[in-house]
Amino acid sequence: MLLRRPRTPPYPLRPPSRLVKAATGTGKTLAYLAPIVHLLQMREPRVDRTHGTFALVLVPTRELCLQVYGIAQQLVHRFHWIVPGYVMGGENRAKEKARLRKGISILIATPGRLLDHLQHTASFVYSNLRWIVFDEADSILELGFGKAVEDILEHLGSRNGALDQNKNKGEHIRRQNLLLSATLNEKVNRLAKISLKNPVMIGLDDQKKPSGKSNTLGNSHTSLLSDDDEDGILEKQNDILEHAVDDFKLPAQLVQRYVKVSCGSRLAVLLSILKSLFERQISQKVVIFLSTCDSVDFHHAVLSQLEWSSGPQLDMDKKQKFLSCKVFRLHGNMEQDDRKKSFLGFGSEKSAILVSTDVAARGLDFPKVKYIIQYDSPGEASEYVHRVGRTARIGEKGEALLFLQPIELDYLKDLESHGVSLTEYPFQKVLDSFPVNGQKPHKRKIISLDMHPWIMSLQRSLEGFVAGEDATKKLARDAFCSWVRAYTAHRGELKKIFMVKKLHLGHVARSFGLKEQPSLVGRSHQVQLKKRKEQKREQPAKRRKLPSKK
Ligand SMILES: Nc1ncnc2c1ncn2[C@@H]1O[C@H](COP(=O)(O)OP(=O)(O)OP(=O)(O)O)[C@@H](O)[C@H]1O
Repeated sequence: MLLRRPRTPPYPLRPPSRLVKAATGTGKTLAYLAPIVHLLQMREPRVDRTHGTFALVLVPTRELCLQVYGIAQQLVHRFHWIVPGYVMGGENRAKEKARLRKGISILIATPGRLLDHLQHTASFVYSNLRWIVFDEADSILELGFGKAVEDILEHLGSRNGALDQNKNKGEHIRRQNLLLSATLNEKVNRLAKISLKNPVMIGLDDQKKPSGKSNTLGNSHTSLLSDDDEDGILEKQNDILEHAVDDFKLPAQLVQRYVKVSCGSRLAVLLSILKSLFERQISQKVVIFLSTCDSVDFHHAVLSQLEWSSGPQLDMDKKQKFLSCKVFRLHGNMEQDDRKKSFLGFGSEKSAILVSTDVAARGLDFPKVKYIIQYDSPGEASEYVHRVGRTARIGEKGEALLFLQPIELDYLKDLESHGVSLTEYPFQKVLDSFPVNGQKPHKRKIISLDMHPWIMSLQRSLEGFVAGEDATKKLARDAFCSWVRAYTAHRGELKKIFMVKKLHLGHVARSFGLKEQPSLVGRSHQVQLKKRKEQKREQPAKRRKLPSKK
């Protein structure tokens, strides 16, 4: 039901909160930061550091925190009296406390660290807080920050109930909350219900709007933030999200494909595709998504160190790097300094590969990324959307490639049910373009991928590389174990598609350059298992003995 909000004194009016859904790379950050800066610079009396925080932006990852802070810094450079700042996990608490004591007008934060300061930094002034923005709102909840967010809202007095209490006390709180994501769906209902009252939906399920009005970021006439209550804006009930469609909008210019690869040849195929990409265009920026931190470390080592002889097999002295570009890695187990270096380093390179977990999937705006490779499947369709959204931003071209094993092809149907459809990548063509044993490429008979001379020779090099050093072998083994664990962790309907039972673990090992399948459990655990098995074997005999004991 669509309602018109009447202009209703008595004052204080509460500016409507917003739920904003717009495709990746359409400029949501500026859409909320620019009005905040605009309204703050107009404020009389002038904003002062002693007034504390006016706007709070909550983000799910440290990298996104740095990115939003960078944009805020650029926006306020003419208004020196507005001070942006950030607090986030991994940073020095004492320094953050000192900055909060001085006063931060626009604060960007990750939920855990913000809650920490709300509980322990007495000098943190937030009595003038006017806006709370949840950027990537659905992800904040999915990452398990739900409780932290509830506690934060409680502290800030911004839970719906708390607001009413404050109103009763006669305090004129004119606070506006905003939830944004490219994939807002019913999952944010809990957050919406505790933090928003009569929210205005922007860009949500606009196909369904009876009025036919499209209210997306691009063509909306409704400003994301207002200093006053608005008349004539579309408003719906809080429970609208329960009926919101899970269809996701992707940039129209994004080319989306999948490549069907048998498990054992996955890594050789990944390397071949990367080589072909960088041969086609020397300046490339590629992001590769993997499922675990250990897997990122291993693949980073392979992509940055693997050497190879392009001539005949015995021509080993002519070895050169298989890929000559810079390779960065990013995941949550890295030291904060290394994380920062990778994030800033990949952002500033013209040609490079970033190997990452989903820590890079949300909101990051690396310039000129042309290619996204999802080497490990993302799981939920919403994660697919955010990963591919790192390319084709703000109208630029971009391509995305999803790796699937033949047993996983049903995942395409799952994506299709969310309005995402992919076409097959012509990998055979790429394969035929490579020379084998120094011979020029020519049209070859179609043979199975695993038996293709290029793939076989690349696989031998990989296995040699992994076996070459104990440290690399350990990286491969750890990556293998974590990968299998992650594969078992798919949830809900996806468990029926990504079934660990269907995997051939020997082939999985091959995809980590291992000739043999490592044990999935530690040595001590193995000994315990063996003991238990032996005990089990003995048990029937023991049971049989029991009656005679009586
Ligand atoms: N009006 C504009 N004109 C040109 N470029 C813009 C405009 N607004 C934003 N941009 C640029 O578009 C890019 C994407 O913006 P942003 O990161 O805010 O997208 P987003 O919608 O938040 O994406 P995601 O959903 O992935 O987080 C940024 O590089 C930003 O500088």
